Amino acid sequence: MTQGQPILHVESLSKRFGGLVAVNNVSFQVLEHEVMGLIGPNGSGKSTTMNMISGALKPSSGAIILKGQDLTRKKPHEIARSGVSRTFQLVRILPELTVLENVIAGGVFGHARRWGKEVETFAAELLARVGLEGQSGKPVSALTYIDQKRLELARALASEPEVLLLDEWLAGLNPSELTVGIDLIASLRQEGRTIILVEHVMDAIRSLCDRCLVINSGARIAEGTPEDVLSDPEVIRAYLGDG
Ligand SMILES: Nc1ncnc2c1ncn2[C@@H]1O[C@H](COP(=O)(O)OP(=O)(O)OP(=O)(O)O)[C@@H](O)[C@H]1O
Repeated sequence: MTQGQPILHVESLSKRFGGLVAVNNVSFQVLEHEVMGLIGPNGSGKSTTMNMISGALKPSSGAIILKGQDLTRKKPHEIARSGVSRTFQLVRILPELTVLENVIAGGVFGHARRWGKEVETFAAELLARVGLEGQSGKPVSALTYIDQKRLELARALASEPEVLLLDEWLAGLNPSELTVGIDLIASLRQEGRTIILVEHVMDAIRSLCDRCLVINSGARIAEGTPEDVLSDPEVIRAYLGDG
């Protein structure tokens, strides 16, 4: 799908933990309908950046603007309402609710705020969309790992986000599940969703991202197509280490 206007502006974002600068003056924009990869070696500041965008962490300085709304000092539920939803590196679903109820929760508390029968129908459609048809009434404990990941994705989609944050959504999948997972994210891209993808799986980055921002030690070191950034000597050095 053709990419649109900038929808999310991240401006001079920094996060300090005591003496450690985890994210150092990082700026970028995300265009409507694009999948932007946020990549970099372990400990480079990717999760910290995602946590600031979703409100789990307060930035030390800088700004996060979604369609003209300043999200910088907002709480996580306010940011979700404003149109940012996410999945977590370690799946977080509500264990006491059924599969369907988990997705309904995403719809009721999310950006679109649907209610009643409407949210139920919508949640059931999303379950089918992510490959969980027929599993609605199950307790979440009955789901396999990949199905828990599908559920978390359905819940994030239920809020009808303007921007979807996928934080290592593919982590922990076996090779055949990985193919299924990449196809599922590819289908979201096809629909024109706007996504920030934090990912270590290079095949996924290559096939899914329209553009990548590379950070190392908290600072931006490259930006461009996956092909360009992954052949950039500075990026290769960052991934492989100085040795
Ligand atoms: N709550 C915290 N308190 C102190 N230091 C932290 C905290 N969270 C992250 N850090 C540090 O900030 C730096 C960036 O961490 P972050 O988790 O953002 O990296 P990452 O790129 O997501 O890594 P990975 O790919 O391993 O998930 C690391 O040095 C990490 O140890």
